[in-house]
Amino acid sequence: MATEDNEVEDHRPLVLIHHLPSFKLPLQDRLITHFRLFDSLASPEASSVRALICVGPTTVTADTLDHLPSLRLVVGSSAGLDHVDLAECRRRGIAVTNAGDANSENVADYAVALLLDVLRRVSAADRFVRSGLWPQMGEYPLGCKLGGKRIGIVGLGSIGSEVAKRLVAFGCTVAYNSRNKKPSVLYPYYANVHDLAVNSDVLIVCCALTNETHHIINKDVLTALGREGFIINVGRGALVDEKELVQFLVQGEIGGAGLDVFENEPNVPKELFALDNVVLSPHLAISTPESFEALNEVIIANLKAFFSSKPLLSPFQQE
Ligand SMILES: O=CC(=O)O
Repeated sequence: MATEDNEVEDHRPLVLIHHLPSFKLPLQDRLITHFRLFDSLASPEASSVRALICVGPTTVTADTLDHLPSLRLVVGSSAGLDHVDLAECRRRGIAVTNAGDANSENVADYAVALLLDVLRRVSAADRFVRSGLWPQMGEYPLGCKLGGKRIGIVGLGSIGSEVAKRLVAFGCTVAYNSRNKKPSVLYPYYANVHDLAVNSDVLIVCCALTNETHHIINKDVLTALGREGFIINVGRGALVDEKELVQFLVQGEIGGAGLDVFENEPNVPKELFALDNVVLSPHLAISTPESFEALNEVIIANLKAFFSSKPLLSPFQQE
């Protein structure tokens, strides 16, 4: 439609891209076809915008929301939303969505990759060859087999379920802990992580970080997992008491760890650098072009649903 001064009216809904300077939404340019984007809380548009995209771990606090009196939707671009004040959003009647299933298969693949790497010492063996030690030292120390391991999954949401599916195919047995037992799931359920650890060779941590799950992997759980036990974390660093974990690893009180997330990213405890039974990764379990593509679609679908008053595609749910 043309306005009186012959300018074409822009019907694209207004959306705030809320991001830290260092975080850009992958494939952000594609959103411009559908939405009018701006990215500053100080812009005049802030008072009328109804939806924001929260990029990566950028925080959404009560203070952020104070700048946005018309806001009704926060679209998260990650599975975990511990950086969003969910209680405050609820109080203000603001709906919140997350990445839904967009990243789950990629994260599950990565959890399995970390586990295989730790058990079979792939990264350590690579360092052994590259550093020229093979001709001098001969055999490399044995790793151990994945098949037959008892896997304890902490958080059987979309990611945890994908991890379970993969590890069953490797010949592992699976049990899980989550907030509630899932009636349709046949894997054994443990109401607390300690009991799960007692009955597992490996814990794979993939639940959301909340007040209840902060340091859910503590000294008692690590003790229960034991000297032959392994831990993989693809959830959030603060799900694990990192200081305790470092002590357990340094003292050989657990078998090893594969860690994609840390309590104080991008800082990683230096004590871990010397340990060959630990695989370290810079929070990239989700990062593939396929995952970014799927994420982009979920974001667009949630926004389109919101602006046409249809049900949201991936309202945030805690496991
Ligand atoms: O860490 C990544 C995510 O939560 O999607």
